[in-house]
Amino acid sequence: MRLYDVPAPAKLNLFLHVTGRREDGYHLLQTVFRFIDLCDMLHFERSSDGLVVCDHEIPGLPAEENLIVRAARALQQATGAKWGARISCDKRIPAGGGLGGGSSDAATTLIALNRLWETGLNRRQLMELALPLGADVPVFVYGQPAFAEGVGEVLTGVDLPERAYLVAQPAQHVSTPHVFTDPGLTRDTKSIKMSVFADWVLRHQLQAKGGQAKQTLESGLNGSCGVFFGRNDLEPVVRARYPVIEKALAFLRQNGICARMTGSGACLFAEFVTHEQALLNQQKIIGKIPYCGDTVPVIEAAWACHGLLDHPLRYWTKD
Ligand SMILES: C[C@@](CO)(OP(=O)(O)O)[C@H](O)COP(=O)(O)OP(=O)(O)OC[C@H]1O[C@@H](n2ccc(N)nc2=O)[C@H](O)[C@@H]1O
Ligand SMILES: Nc1ncnc2c1ncn2[C@@H]1O[C@H](COP(=O)(O)OP(=O)(O)O)[C@@H](O)[C@H]1O
Repeated sequence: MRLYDVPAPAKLNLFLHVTGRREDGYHLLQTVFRFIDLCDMLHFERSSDGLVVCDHEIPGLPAEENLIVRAARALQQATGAKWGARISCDKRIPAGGGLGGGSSDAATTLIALNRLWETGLNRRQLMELALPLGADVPVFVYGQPAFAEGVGEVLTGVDLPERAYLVAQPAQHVSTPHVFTDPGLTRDTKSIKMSVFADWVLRHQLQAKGGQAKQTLESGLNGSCGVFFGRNDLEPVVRARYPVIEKALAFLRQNGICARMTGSGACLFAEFVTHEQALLNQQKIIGKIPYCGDTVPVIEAAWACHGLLDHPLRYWTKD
């Protein structure tokens, strides 16, 4: 029994507000998660020896700590499953980029092995297994774009319009714990009701339909919607700590692309009404990217992506 080409999509945080801090040091957030079609691809083969083996290596990380392995073991432990699995992963989402690649791999592993091992857990049960693996893992099991609160685990589905994104990866690794412990981090952004975000989306959708946000390349605005809801409270901290990210944002701005950081960075994104606009802007910046030092371009890679209306595995799990 095997499952091949099982996708694990990346996420964007359309905004991210830090509203408080828990006793254990974790931060209370409000954010909206949107899945995009930049995906890792996982392959699973069921084995009868009970062993979990994964060929995906992350430099500096022991194999046992790979989130794919941890997710498979968590499912085995919770269900008493006697099966094992050989797992491989075609990695496309840059690790530690604020795109949730590791978290998404973990969620896809839980969902796929729940099917392959016939362990029959429902969505709520899989989400309970997901949270200890990381604050970002439950939303990928939840399966819909979501307004998230708590540390990211209190989820409410949101309707998002069809949009496309230019996603850029600056040549900078950012440590999530360092960002959250930075003394300069704003931790008291006022909580909002989800309806405030939903109303904002509706208003901007109507404007886009009316042509106001649907600018063309010729108009000089490059089609970038150029407006974001709220802010990413982690972004000022990261920009202050890492000049490469400041430089990457400035380069995009000079090219008419209004970008924001996702999660704790380092990846940046700009929203467009059509995929064609995202693609044209991707082509426009390639070849012009400035260098930091002599040899390293400030942006290592850029993708034109579709925003997904649902997680591709949403209906693999029963509610
Ligand atoms: C910031 C966000 C926003 O979506 O995404 P990323 O940039 O990592 O993708 C997430 O909250 C990250 O989630 P995740 O990457 O799963 O974080 P975890 O492994 O649980 O935590 C990594 C570290 O970040 C800090 N952390 C994380 C989440 C949170 N709400 N408060 C925190 O203070 C803690 O120091 C923790 O030790
Ligand atoms: N399968 C995996 N893919 C990517 N990163 C992983 C994986 N397993 C563990 N990790 C660790 O988790 C960290 C966060 O990864 P990831 O979820 O991709 O980024 P982020 O949390 O910034 O969105 C990485 O720096 C890496 O050390």
